[in-house]
Amino acid sequence: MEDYPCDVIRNFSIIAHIDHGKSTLADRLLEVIPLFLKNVSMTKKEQQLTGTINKKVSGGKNEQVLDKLKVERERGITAQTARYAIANFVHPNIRELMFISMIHKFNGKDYLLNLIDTPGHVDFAWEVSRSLAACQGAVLLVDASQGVQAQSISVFHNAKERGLKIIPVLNKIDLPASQPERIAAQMQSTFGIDPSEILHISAKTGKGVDAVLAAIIDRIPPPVASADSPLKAFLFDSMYDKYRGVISLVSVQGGVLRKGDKIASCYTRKKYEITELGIMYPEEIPTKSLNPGQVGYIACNMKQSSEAHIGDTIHRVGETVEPMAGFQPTKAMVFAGVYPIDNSDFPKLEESINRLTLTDRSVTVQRESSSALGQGCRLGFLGTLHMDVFRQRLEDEYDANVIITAPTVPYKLIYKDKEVLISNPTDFPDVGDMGVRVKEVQEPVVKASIIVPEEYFGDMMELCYSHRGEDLEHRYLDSGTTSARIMLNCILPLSEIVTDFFDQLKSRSSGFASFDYEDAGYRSSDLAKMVFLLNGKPVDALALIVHRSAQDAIGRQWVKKLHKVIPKQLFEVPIQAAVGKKVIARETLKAMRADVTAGLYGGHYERKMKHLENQKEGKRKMKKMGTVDLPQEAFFEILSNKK
Ligand SMILES: Nc1nc2c(ncn2[C@@H]2O[C@H](COP(=O)(O)OP(=O)(O)OP(=O)(O)O)[C@@H](O)[C@H]2O)c(=O)[nH]1
Repeated sequence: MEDYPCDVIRNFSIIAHIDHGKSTLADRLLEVIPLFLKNVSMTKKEQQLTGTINKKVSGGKNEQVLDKLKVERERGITAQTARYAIANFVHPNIRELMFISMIHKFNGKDYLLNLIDTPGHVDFAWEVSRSLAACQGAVLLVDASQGVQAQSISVFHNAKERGLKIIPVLNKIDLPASQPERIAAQMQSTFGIDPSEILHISAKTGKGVDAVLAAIIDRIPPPVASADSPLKAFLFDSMYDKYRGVISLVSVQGGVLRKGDKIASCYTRKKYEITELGIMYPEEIPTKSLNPGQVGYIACNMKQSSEAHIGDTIHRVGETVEPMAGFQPTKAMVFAGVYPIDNSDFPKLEESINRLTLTDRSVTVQRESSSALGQGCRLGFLGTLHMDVFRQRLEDEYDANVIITAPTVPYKLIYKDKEVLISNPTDFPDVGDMGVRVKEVQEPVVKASIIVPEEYFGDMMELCYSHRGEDLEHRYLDSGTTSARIMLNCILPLSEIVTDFFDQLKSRSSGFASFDYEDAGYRSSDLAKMVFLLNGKPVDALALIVHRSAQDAIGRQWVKKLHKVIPKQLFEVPIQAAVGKKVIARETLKAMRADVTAGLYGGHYERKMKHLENQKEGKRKMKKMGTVDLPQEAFFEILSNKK
């Protein structure tokens, strides 16, 4: 690593709206990594792009990585697709590898380029800022056919605020629908970018990608760090390895990190010894040192993920350094209860959740119990996509069969002498307490921006108003052209966008609208707890917090839904929605008719036994709601939020 002093290092990320080609461009850039190409048959174009194969990576090192690749192959990824798999590593949902180093020869000199991942989705905005903290520049990718979208703007501002050098790039110029000149003008009016600075590329065909590499080297400043100053490393991410414990990703701001170094955390004051360190090339490659300006991973026998505090400053034991400004900790904004289908599975579920949170620290976990669903956990997520990803991982990796309650946001209750945040509807005060014990209820709101072609503007306004949008304002992104784009900003309650907002946004704009939001604090709101009663008994797992203006409509809609999915019982079951003592909607589930299948089995003993077995299995999967039996499918359907 001594061969790569600060002046040949570039730390950068690619920032873009979803689907503008971040992974494809990362993939193209990664083709400069020689070790993969050695074993992979290259197209002529690829050979041209990567004509600068680095001699340093040969022999031992090369084999080591190829060894790892064999593992990949055993897992079913071929060498050819391995390259594409790497690009997938920089995908937000597979958040195990946060950066990749590559070596590129430019003007006769070897450069160490570190591509640091920034997740694309709004849920992960916090992670975008922490990744950007380790960079000096960013490639801002905009789709030349779609133009500037909501997230292009938020990621641009995020990078700008951190003082990063931005390389504007128009992608997908190979598409017939691309309008590079028009979109360049849009970038000029939105970001104040000089069109002559914008690179025109196709990440798909590779056209112009070499110019991106050149611009990364040319325009992004190298990190500023000195080998002589005391050791100072910025911890920007961590992952968990079964054998080595916590692996932290660090960016060295000063001094040199070596194996065997005794280090300490400014945040926890705990001390460690470095057992291994290295770079991601693209898999972990141990090195002797990490020099100033470099980013790399360190293993130091850290046992608990919580010890790796994101934004922490690492220093050498015995030296004192000024800690760097860290980050605000993640805030869970969407909560849901997770319960096993079978109550006896709770310990297994809890263990799976705990294991998963080792790799995804932004999830918060708290035990809770429900009279309807038994023992479970209340999990907090950064957003609904985050929740879906976590649920998917829980189901895929741990084979967990779970029931997830409807998502809710954290509400703030203002008492005379204290403020309390609640994340479970059952904890919400009754209507009678409002204005008496509880002075005020506040809900989280967000500043939303929607970018949409002019013709859908009316629909979008309506969508915002129907979701309690306030302070609507709009402006044109490009004027005087046909189908101009409009940016609409408004304040929306977070609870309104955790349910069906995205789906409606997409369908009402024929998929043309893009959406982004940022935290805008709390606002006072007229909210109430709605409970559902089956046969007169409230079902706690179904409780909801609703805005008073919408309570009647929501009550009716849910009662109808429950009526549709709950199977008939032996007796008549009233299904009611109530706010406080007032019932606002009701349906009646008629009683089942007498069992007409009795005696159908005739003398077939085996068939009868089989039927009884099936019934037993069915019973096991039933959830008892007071006196009403609810099959698990009904529960899924109720909570899946589909109308
Ligand atoms: N025609 C064309 N298609 C492209 C180009 N670059 C990317 N695409 C396609 O655009 C789609 C999205 O590309 P991705 O690279 O997955 O986009 P992304 O920004 O990484 O998306 P997320 O990971 O979801 O944020 C894919 O179908 C790509 O094949 C390009 O230069 N030309």
